[in-house]
Amino acid sequence: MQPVGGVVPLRVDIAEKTFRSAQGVSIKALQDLSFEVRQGEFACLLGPSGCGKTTTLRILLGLDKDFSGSFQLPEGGSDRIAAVFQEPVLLPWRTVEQNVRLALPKSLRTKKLDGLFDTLGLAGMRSLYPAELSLGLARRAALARAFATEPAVLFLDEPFASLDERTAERLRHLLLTVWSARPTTALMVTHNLREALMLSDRIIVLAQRPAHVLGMFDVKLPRHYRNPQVMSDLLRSFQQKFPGVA
Ligand SMILES: Nc1ncnc2c1ncn2[C@@H]1O[C@H](COP(=O)(O)OP(=O)(O)OP(=O)(O)O)[C@@H](O)[C@H]1O
Repeated sequence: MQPVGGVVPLRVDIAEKTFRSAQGVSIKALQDLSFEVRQGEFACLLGPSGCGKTTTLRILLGLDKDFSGSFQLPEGGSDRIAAVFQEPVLLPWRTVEQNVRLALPKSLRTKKLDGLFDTLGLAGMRSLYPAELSLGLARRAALARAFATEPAVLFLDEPFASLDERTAERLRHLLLTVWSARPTTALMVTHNLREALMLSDRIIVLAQRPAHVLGMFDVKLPRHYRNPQVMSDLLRSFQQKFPGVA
């Protein structure tokens, strides 16, 4: 399947991001943070808690413009950008289907969503309201909403945090299934190394705050070969390359 997202990679060159409190205290969150995600590639930003991962995503999503440096989204990324957060942020007074359809641009308003809902195991849940969904189903609805928009770039901020491991694992597989059907340039924040090794083409390893890149770990092996034995080999090579990181 031809990757989407144009020929332009996601390119990040953030010189500095500092938070300043009303009391005048400064926290430097990012410094000289530079990396690229190639078109159609799934990359994870892996780093310790509080190092600046969410801050980076907020900048790339255009939610925080107070930083020095620059970034470039993949071709088409400025109008076709989707995000999945830790909390699914569904409108409680709209059904699952309405929540998904509301996110669609005009050109896709009448789009058939049967395939996507089926793949995500939501076929029978389209008319339910968010309050009727389990945590795992609500996350699936958030994935459906993101993929339905056919984004050129997708940002995910720990979308499986605070789920039990079984549900999280099921969702990782579902995410891979929908992503593989239409490989979209994706950047996912996680501090779960196993999750990063399972999902990524490339892991961008960040240092403690202020975040900067310690190094890259490319996982060239196709995802369907990443069985438990291969995963433990990958884990070992990662730990050799980045001792003490995770
Ligand atoms: N609005 C803010 N005002 C002041 N400091 C902030 C603000 N947002 C984040 N920070 C600080 O910036 C640093 C980076 O925060 P960020 O949320 O980006 O980390 P993170 O790597 O995503 O952490 P986690 O993995 O725990 O979610 C932290 O020290 C945080 O306390």
